[in-house]
Amino acid sequence: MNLELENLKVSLSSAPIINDISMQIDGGQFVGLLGPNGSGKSTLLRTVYRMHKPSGGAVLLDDRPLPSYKPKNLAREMAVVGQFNNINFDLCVEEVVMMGRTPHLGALEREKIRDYEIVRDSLEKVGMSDYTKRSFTTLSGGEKQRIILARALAQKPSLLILDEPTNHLDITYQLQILGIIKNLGINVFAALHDLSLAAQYCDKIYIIKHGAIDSCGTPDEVINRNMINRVYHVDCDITKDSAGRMSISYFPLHILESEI
Ligand SMILES: Nc1ncnc2c1ncn2[C@@H]1O[C@H](COP(=O)(O)OP(=O)(O)OP(=O)(O)O)[C@@H](O)[C@H]1O
Repeated sequence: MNLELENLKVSLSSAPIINDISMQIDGGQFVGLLGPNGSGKSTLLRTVYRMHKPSGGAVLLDDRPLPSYKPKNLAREMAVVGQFNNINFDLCVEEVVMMGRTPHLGALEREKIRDYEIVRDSLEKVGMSDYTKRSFTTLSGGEKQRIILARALAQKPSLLILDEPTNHLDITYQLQILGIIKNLGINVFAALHDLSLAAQYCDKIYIIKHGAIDSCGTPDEVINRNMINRVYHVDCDITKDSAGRMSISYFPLHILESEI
Protein backbone atom coordinates (compact mmCIF):
# COMPACT_ATOMS: atom_id res chain seq x y z
CA MET A 1 0.00 0.00 0.00
CA ASN A 2 1.43 3.35 -1.04
CA LEU A 3 1.25 6.31 1.30
CA GLU A 4 1.09 9.92 0.24
CA LEU A 5 0.85 12.98 2.43
CA GLU A 6 -0.54 15.98 0.61
CA ASN A 7 0.10 19.38 2.20
CA LEU A 8 -0.63 17.84 5.59
CA LYS A 9 -1.27 20.13 8.54
CA VAL A 10 -1.92 18.97 12.10
CA SER A 11 -2.74 21.10 15.13
CA LEU A 12 -2.84 19.81 18.70
CA SER A 13 -4.57 21.87 21.42
CA SER A 14 -4.81 24.68 18.82
CA ALA A 15 -1.01 24.69 18.33
CA PRO A 16 0.22 24.01 14.79
CA ILE A 17 2.54 20.96 15.00
CA ILE A 18 2.76 19.78 11.37
CA ASN A 19 2.99 22.57 8.82
CA ASP A 20 2.24 21.73 5.22
CA ILE A 21 4.13 18.46 4.78
CA SER A 22 4.01 16.48 1.53
CA MET A 23 5.65 13.04 1.30
CA GLN A 24 5.57 9.86 -0.75
CA ILE A 25 6.24 6.34 0.55
CA ASP A 26 6.05 3.74 -2.22
CA GLY A 27 8.00 1.20 -4.24
CA GLY A 28 8.64 -1.11 -1.26
CA GLN A 29 11.04 1.43 0.20
CA PHE A 30 12.24 1.77 3.77
CA VAL A 31 11.65 5.46 4.44
CA GLY A 32 13.11 7.05 7.57
CA LEU A 33 11.63 10.05 9.37
CA LEU A 34 14.28 11.87 11.36
CA GLY A 35 14.44 15.10 13.29
CA PRO A 36 15.09 16.50 16.75
CA ASN A 37 12.92 15.81 19.81
CA GLY A 38 9.60 17.57 19.46
CA SER A 39 9.95 18.14 15.71
CA GLY A 40 6.65 16.33 15.04
CA LYS A 41 7.65 12.78 14.03
CA SER A 42 5.17 10.96 16.30
CA THR A 43 2.42 13.46 15.51
CA LEU A 44 2.93 12.84 11.80
CA LEU A 45 2.91 9.05 12.21
CA ARG A 46 -0.14 9.18 14.51
CA THR A 47 -1.99 11.15 11.87
CA VAL A 48 -1.19 8.41 9.35
CA TYR A 49 -2.64 5.77 11.66
CA ARG A 50 -5.67 7.92 12.49
CA MET A 51 -4.90 8.87 16.09
CA HIS A 52 -4.90 12.52 15.08
CA LYS A 53 -7.08 14.26 12.50
CA PRO A 54 -5.38 16.58 10.02
CA SER A 55 -6.37 20.23 10.24
CA GLY A 56 -5.53 20.55 6.55
CA GLY A 57 -4.34 18.55 3.56
CA ALA A 58 -4.77 14.80 3.22
CA VAL A 59 -3.37 11.35 3.90
CA LEU A 60 -3.82 9.13 0.85
CA LEU A 61 -3.41 5.36 0.80
CA ASP A 62 -3.19 3.89 -2.68
CA ASP A 63 -4.60 7.23 -3.88
CA ARG A 64 -7.68 6.97 -1.62
CA PRO A 65 -8.24 9.33 1.32
CA LEU A 66 -7.60 7.71 4.69
CA PRO A 67 -11.12 8.33 6.10
CA SER A 68 -12.63 6.29 3.24
CA TYR A 69 -11.10 3.08 4.66
CA LYS A 70 -13.00 0.88 7.12
CA PRO A 71 -10.76 0.20 10.16
CA LYS A 72 -10.66 -3.55 9.50
CA ASN A 73 -9.73 -3.14 5.84
CA LEU A 74 -7.03 -0.69 6.82
CA ALA A 75 -5.68 -3.10 9.46
CA ARG A 76 -5.23 -5.76 6.79
CA GLU A 77 -2.85 -3.43 4.98
CA MET A 78 -1.26 -1.22 7.62
CA ALA A 79 0.51 -2.35 10.79
CA VAL A 80 1.75 0.03 13.45
CA VAL A 81 4.44 -0.30 16.07
CA GLY A 82 4.00 2.76 18.29
CA GLN A 83 6.37 4.21 20.86
CA PHE A 84 4.47 2.97 23.90
CA ASN A 85 3.28 -0.60 23.80
CA ASN A 86 1.55 -1.29 27.07
CA ILE A 87 -0.85 -4.20 27.11
CA ASN A 88 -2.66 -4.25 30.40
CA PHE A 89 -4.33 -7.64 30.02
CA ASP A 90 -2.57 -10.75 31.24
CA LEU A 91 -1.92 -12.30 27.84
CA CYS A 92 0.83 -14.71 26.91
CA VAL A 93 3.24 -13.82 24.10
CA GLU A 94 1.50 -16.09 21.58
CA GLU A 95 -1.87 -14.44 22.29
CA VAL A 96 -0.38 -10.97 21.82
CA VAL A 97 1.17 -11.91 18.47
CA MET A 98 -2.06 -13.68 17.43
CA MET A 99 -3.83 -10.29 17.79
CA GLY A 100 -2.03 -9.45 14.54
CA ARG A 101 -4.19 -12.04 12.76
CA THR A 102 -7.51 -10.47 13.92
CA PRO A 103 -8.04 -8.29 10.81
CA HIS A 104 -7.75 -11.42 8.66
CA LEU A 105 -10.41 -13.39 10.58
CA GLY A 106 -14.17 -13.23 10.21
CA ALA A 107 -16.38 -12.03 13.11
CA LEU A 108 -16.65 -15.41 14.86
CA GLU A 109 -13.91 -17.19 12.99
CA ARG A 110 -11.35 -19.16 15.01
CA GLU A 111 -7.64 -19.04 14.27
CA LYS A 112 -6.52 -21.74 11.87
CA ILE A 113 -3.32 -23.78 11.65
CA ARG A 114 -2.04 -21.23 9.12
CA ASP A 115 -2.51 -18.40 11.66
CA TYR A 116 -0.49 -20.33 14.25
CA GLU A 117 2.21 -20.93 11.64
CA ILE A 118 2.36 -17.20 10.88
CA VAL A 119 2.60 -16.41 14.62
CA ARG A 120 5.39 -18.97 15.05
CA ASP A 121 7.23 -17.61 12.03
CA SER A 122 6.88 -14.01 13.27
CA LEU A 123 8.24 -14.96 16.72
CA GLU A 124 11.14 -16.75 15.08
CA LYS A 125 11.96 -13.66 13.00
CA VAL A 126 12.35 -11.52 16.12
CA GLY A 127 14.25 -14.22 18.04
CA MET A 128 11.48 -14.82 20.61
CA SER A 129 10.40 -18.40 19.81
CA ASP A 130 11.25 -19.60 23.32
CA TYR A 131 8.85 -17.12 24.93
CA THR A 132 5.56 -18.33 23.38
CA LYS A 133 3.79 -19.09 26.67
CA ARG A 134 5.40 -16.35 28.79
CA SER A 135 3.16 -13.63 30.19
CA PHE A 136 3.69 -10.46 28.13
CA THR A 137 3.71 -8.24 31.24
CA THR A 138 6.76 -10.10 32.65
CA LEU A 139 8.97 -9.29 29.65
CA SER A 140 11.72 -6.66 29.60
CA GLY A 141 11.23 -3.46 27.57
CA GLY A 142 13.30 -4.77 24.65
CA GLU A 143 11.55 -8.17 24.70
CA LYS A 144 8.16 -6.44 24.66
CA GLN A 145 9.26 -4.34 21.72
CA ARG A 146 10.25 -7.43 19.74
CA ILE A 147 6.89 -9.06 20.52
CA ILE A 148 5.00 -5.98 19.34
CA LEU A 149 7.03 -6.07 16.13
CA ALA A 150 6.19 -9.80 15.79
CA ARG A 151 2.49 -8.88 16.15
CA ALA A 152 2.89 -6.33 13.34
CA LEU A 153 4.67 -8.94 11.17
CA ALA A 154 1.86 -11.46 11.85
CA GLN A 155 -0.55 -8.88 10.45
CA LYS A 156 1.19 -9.35 7.05
CA PRO A 157 0.85 -5.66 6.20
CA SER A 158 1.80 -3.98 2.98
CA LEU A 159 2.61 -0.77 4.87
CA LEU A 160 4.45 -0.79 8.19
CA ILE A 161 4.55 2.31 10.40
CA LEU A 162 7.13 2.33 13.17
CA ASP A 163 7.75 4.95 15.82
CA GLU A 164 11.32 4.49 17.08
CA PRO A 165 11.24 0.69 16.71
CA THR A 166 14.68 0.14 18.21
CA ASN A 167 14.69 2.52 21.18
CA HIS A 168 14.74 -0.24 23.83
CA LEU A 169 16.95 -2.67 21.97
CA ASP A 170 20.60 -3.53 22.42
CA ILE A 171 22.79 -3.13 19.34
CA THR A 172 22.41 -6.79 18.28
CA TYR A 173 18.64 -6.52 18.17
CA GLN A 174 18.71 -3.04 16.65
CA LEU A 175 20.64 -4.47 13.72
CA GLN A 176 18.54 -7.63 13.61
CA ILE A 177 15.21 -5.79 13.69
CA LEU A 178 16.24 -3.18 11.13
CA GLY A 179 17.51 -6.02 8.92
CA ILE A 180 14.19 -7.85 9.22
CA ILE A 181 12.24 -4.68 8.44
CA LYS A 182 14.47 -3.89 5.47
CA ASN A 183 14.03 -7.39 4.01
CA LEU A 184 10.24 -7.34 4.21
CA GLY A 185 10.12 -5.66 0.80
CA ILE A 186 7.05 -3.64 1.80
CA ASN A 187 6.60 0.10 2.27
CA VAL A 188 8.04 1.06 5.63
CA PHE A 189 7.78 4.47 7.28
CA ALA A 190 9.81 4.67 10.47
CA ALA A 191 10.70 7.44 12.89
CA LEU A 192 14.32 6.89 13.87
CA HIS A 193 16.87 8.78 15.95
CA ASP A 194 20.16 7.11 15.06
CA LEU A 195 21.50 8.82 11.94
CA SER A 196 24.18 6.16 11.29
CA LEU A 197 21.68 3.30 11.44
CA ALA A 198 19.21 5.27 9.32
CA ALA A 199 21.98 5.82 6.75
CA GLN A 200 22.68 2.10 6.69
CA TYR A 201 19.08 0.84 6.35
CA CYS A 202 16.89 3.55 4.82
CA ASP A 203 16.34 3.92 1.08
CA LYS A 204 15.05 7.44 1.58
CA ILE A 205 15.11 9.85 4.48
CA TYR A 206 12.94 12.84 5.40
CA ILE A 207 14.42 15.23 7.93
CA ILE A 208 11.83 17.33 9.72
CA LYS A 209 12.29 20.34 11.95
CA HIS A 210 9.55 22.38 13.65
CA GLY A 211 6.90 20.35 11.82
CA ALA A 212 8.23 21.06 8.31
CA ILE A 213 10.50 19.16 5.93
CA ASP A 214 14.09 20.34 6.16
CA SER A 215 15.45 17.95 3.54
CA CYS A 216 14.69 14.71 1.76
CA GLY A 217 16.60 12.19 -0.35
CA THR A 218 18.87 9.17 -0.14
CA PRO A 219 21.00 8.93 3.02
CA ASP A 220 24.00 10.15 1.03
CA GLU A 221 22.07 13.17 -0.19
CA VAL A 222 20.64 14.11 3.18
CA ILE A 223 23.05 13.16 5.96
CA ASN A 224 25.97 15.52 6.05
CA ARG A 225 27.75 17.80 8.48
CA ASN A 226 25.76 20.87 7.36
CA MET A 227 22.42 19.20 7.98
CA ILE A 228 23.47 17.92 11.43
CA ASN A 229 24.71 21.38 12.31
CA ARG A 230 21.60 23.10 10.99
CA VAL A 231 18.99 20.72 12.38
CA TYR A 232 20.56 19.39 15.59
CA HIS A 233 23.03 22.24 16.35
CA VAL A 234 25.78 19.68 16.80
CA ASP A 235 29.13 19.51 15.05
CA CYS A 236 30.53 16.22 13.81
CA ASP A 237 32.88 14.36 11.48
CA ILE A 238 31.45 11.98 8.91
CA THR A 239 33.58 9.23 7.42
CA LYS A 240 32.87 6.21 5.25
CA ASP A 241 34.49 2.79 5.40
CA SER A 242 35.54 0.78 2.33
CA ALA A 243 32.03 -0.71 2.10
CA GLY A 244 30.52 2.80 2.00
CA ARG A 245 29.08 2.58 5.53
CA MET A 246 28.74 5.98 7.12
CA SER A 247 30.17 6.67 10.54
CA ILE A 248 29.32 9.86 12.41
CA SER A 249 31.52 11.11 15.21
CA TYR A 250 29.78 13.83 17.24
CA PHE A 251 31.74 16.55 18.99
CA PRO A 252 30.87 17.33 22.61
CA LEU A 253 28.59 20.36 22.73
CA HIS A 254 31.06 22.58 24.63
CA ILE A 255 33.50 22.37 21.68
CA LEU A 256 30.86 23.73 19.32
CA GLU A 257 29.86 26.41 21.83
CA SER A 258 33.44 27.51 22.36
CA GLU A 259 33.91 27.78 18.63
CA ILE A 260 30.89 29.99 18.05
N1 LIG B 1 -1.72 16.93 22.73
C1 LIG B 1 -0.81 17.86 22.51
N2 LIG B 1 -1.09 19.15 22.71
C2 LIG B 1 -0.18 20.12 22.45
N3 LIG B 1 1.06 19.88 22.00
C3 LIG B 1 1.39 18.60 21.79
C4 LIG B 1 0.50 17.52 22.02
N4 LIG B 1 1.13 16.36 21.72
C5 LIG B 1 2.37 16.71 21.31
N5 LIG B 1 2.52 18.05 21.36
C6 LIG B 1 3.74 18.81 20.98
O1 LIG B 1 3.97 18.58 19.59
C7 LIG B 1 5.36 18.65 19.33
C8 LIG B 1 5.75 17.44 18.50
O2 LIG B 1 5.68 16.28 19.32
P1 LIG B 1 6.02 14.86 18.74
O3 LIG B 1 5.81 13.87 19.84
O4 LIG B 1 5.30 14.67 17.47
O5 LIG B 1 7.58 15.04 18.44
P2 LIG B 1 8.67 13.96 18.07
O6 LIG B 1 9.43 14.50 16.92
O7 LIG B 1 8.05 12.61 17.90
O8 LIG B 1 9.57 13.99 19.37
P3 LIG B 1 10.50 12.87 20.08
O9 LIG B 1 11.71 12.71 19.20
O10 LIG B 1 10.85 13.56 21.36
O11 LIG B 1 9.70 11.62 20.27
C9 LIG B 1 6.06 18.73 20.68
O12 LIG B 1 6.43 20.06 20.91
C10 LIG B 1 4.99 18.32 21.67
O13 LIG B 1 5.15 18.94 22.93
